[in-house]
Amino acid sequence: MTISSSLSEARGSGFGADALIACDSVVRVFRSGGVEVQALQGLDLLVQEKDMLAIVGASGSGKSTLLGILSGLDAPTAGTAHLAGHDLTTMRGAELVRYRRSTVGLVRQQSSRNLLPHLTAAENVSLPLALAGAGRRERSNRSGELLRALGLADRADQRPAQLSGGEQQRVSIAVALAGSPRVLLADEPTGQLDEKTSDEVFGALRAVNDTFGCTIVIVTHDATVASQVRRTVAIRDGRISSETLRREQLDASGVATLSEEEFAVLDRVGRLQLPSEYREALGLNERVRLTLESDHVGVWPQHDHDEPEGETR
Ligand SMILES: Nc1ncnc2c1ncn2[C@@H]1O[C@H](COP(=O)(O)OP(=O)(O)OP(=O)(O)O)[C@@H](O)[C@H]1O
Repeated sequence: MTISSSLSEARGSGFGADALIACDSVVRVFRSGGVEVQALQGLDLLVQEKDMLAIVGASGSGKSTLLGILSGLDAPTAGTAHLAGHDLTTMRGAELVRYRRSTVGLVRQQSSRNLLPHLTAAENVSLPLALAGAGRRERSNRSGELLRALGLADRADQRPAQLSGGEQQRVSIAVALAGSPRVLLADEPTGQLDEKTSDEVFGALRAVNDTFGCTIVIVTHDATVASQVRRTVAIRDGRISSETLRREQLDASGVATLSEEEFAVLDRVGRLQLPSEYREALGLNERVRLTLESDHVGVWPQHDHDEPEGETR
């Protein structure tokens, strides 16, 4: 078996062709005061239309950097990134303005950065539509529809200070959706909320995903978010390291239960990151032996005179 493979051979030209978001070996390097930080180190990520996923990771792992690139506020240093057909490495000028206005919607952690304090909920939702040139009737219909979908029909005339934290974040979601974006990006949307209110905001995001079919990407520190979304992607050292998928299964009597399973992520050229506890437990360092079995691949520590059990070479 040939372990090494040519990088260019392994990277076909159709990577992510059917995905709404395709990040291919994205690198983002920051340089400040003569110091270089590699915030993203060859990140691959595919997101399909109507998906709802969370990106989790420790502080400094690169989550906000990725969100900055997807929202068009920043661009990769190397690699390629596409969202809804827009090339995020080259987009400039009018295309960038249109992209940020109508292809993506952004919800930030502090609702004070999402909402204008002197406007009512309905006026806040109408504002991006007014800036895009929508007429009064269209603005009123759209803001009414969004506030109803987010369970805020009776709060339309309240100003942010008159709303609870969870209600403010739901209005923020409505504002971000006003321009009917293909993708809603949320940066720690529940970071300042208690658990019960967070559940309420996640419920609102799921409703938006179901009702409008809007693709949603949530960035968060909170690893418990896995119980709120179908797909959770963990980022470590600027790369995707694992994914947790949550599925509904029916038992023999037809009762639905939720199960979660964590997967290691195989990147485009076949690399995968072994969890540090596995490496430490078996002394897997620097070189390992691989064996191809009928239904799995074995990974063995390199001991100079040892052969993997049951194997001859
Ligand atoms: N503008 C910048 N200039 C220099 N370094 C930066 C800049 N932005 C991010 N970094 C560095 O890049 C790395 C990744 O940062 P990033 O903010 O993306 O991580 P994060 O996972 O979002 O962290 P947090 O959860 O704390 O927000 C960190 O080491 C950070 O210090």
